[in-house]
Amino acid sequence: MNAHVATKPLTSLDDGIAKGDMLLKVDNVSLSFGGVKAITDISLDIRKGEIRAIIGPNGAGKTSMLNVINGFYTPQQGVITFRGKQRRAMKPHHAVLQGIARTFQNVALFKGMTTLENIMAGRSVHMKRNMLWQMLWHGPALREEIEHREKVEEIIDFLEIEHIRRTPVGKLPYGLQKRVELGRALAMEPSLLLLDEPMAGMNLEEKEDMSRFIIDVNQQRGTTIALIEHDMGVVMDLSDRVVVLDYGKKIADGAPEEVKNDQAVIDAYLGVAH
Ligand SMILES: Nc1ncnc2c1ncn2[C@@H]1O[C@H](COP(=O)(O)OP(=O)(O)OP(=O)(O)O)[C@@H](O)[C@H]1O
Repeated sequence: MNAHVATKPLTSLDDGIAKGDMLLKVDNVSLSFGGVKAITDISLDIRKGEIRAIIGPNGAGKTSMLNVINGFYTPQQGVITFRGKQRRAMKPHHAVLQGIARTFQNVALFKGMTTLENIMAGRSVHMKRNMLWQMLWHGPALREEIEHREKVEEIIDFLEIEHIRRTPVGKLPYGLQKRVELGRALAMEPSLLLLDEPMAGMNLEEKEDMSRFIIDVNQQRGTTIALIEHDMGVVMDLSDRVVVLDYGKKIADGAPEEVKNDQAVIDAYLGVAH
């Protein structure tokens, strides 16, 4: 624990939604790229406070679904309801402002910037003042800067990455880059955190660490999490509910145990012909 940081309770955006109630709903969404149907008529929901996994074989439509949820893609059909507001199209930065943050399959950090700077960049969404204002009103600007720094220090502390705070992230091993990316997403204080293959390319120990952080984020901050993951052991351990996609369609949805024993899911993973 950093002695110079005032310890504050970890927080996530207060979205006014009670635990277990609907946070996000996807209704009859379809998305195509030319002739390729990435998603066909999928409906699913994400409840406040849960860890929701989206799984399926390669090309099933998982990343496309995350991209629809965070506004990166606009589906040709269907609507998304987040915190009670319905929409089809939305810009990704509006998603961030409304409390949706995400990490990417291939780490998307500023490689030449340090860990600290990358996580600080995640705070920009909460910065109220522009540069001119900061130059004119040094005192209040400094107070705001200190508040943001405290949040960032709290995240660094939480993710146990003090030792790499000044290291340019491009020089870090992949597992630590993934952790910094999680830190940047947490700095946005999202109510819904989307993680695209958070364990990809990690060894067993790194996976165990990441699993622990994901559970802690969920339990201590109350952050709702939707994740895509290929490691079935991790999915079964972490998730409250699992939705399974195959060839752009939803083939199963339920508790990990139910989904694991579902014949359609077993067939999809074994590559049984359609
Ligand atoms: N930008 C795009 N342009 C064209 N086709 C795309 C695009 N994005 C996805 N697709 C296609 O849509 C389908 C679903 O892809 P998607 O990446 O969502 O699957 P996925 O389940 O995330 O796969 P993986 O596990 O391999 O990452 C695939 O056939 C893919 O080739």
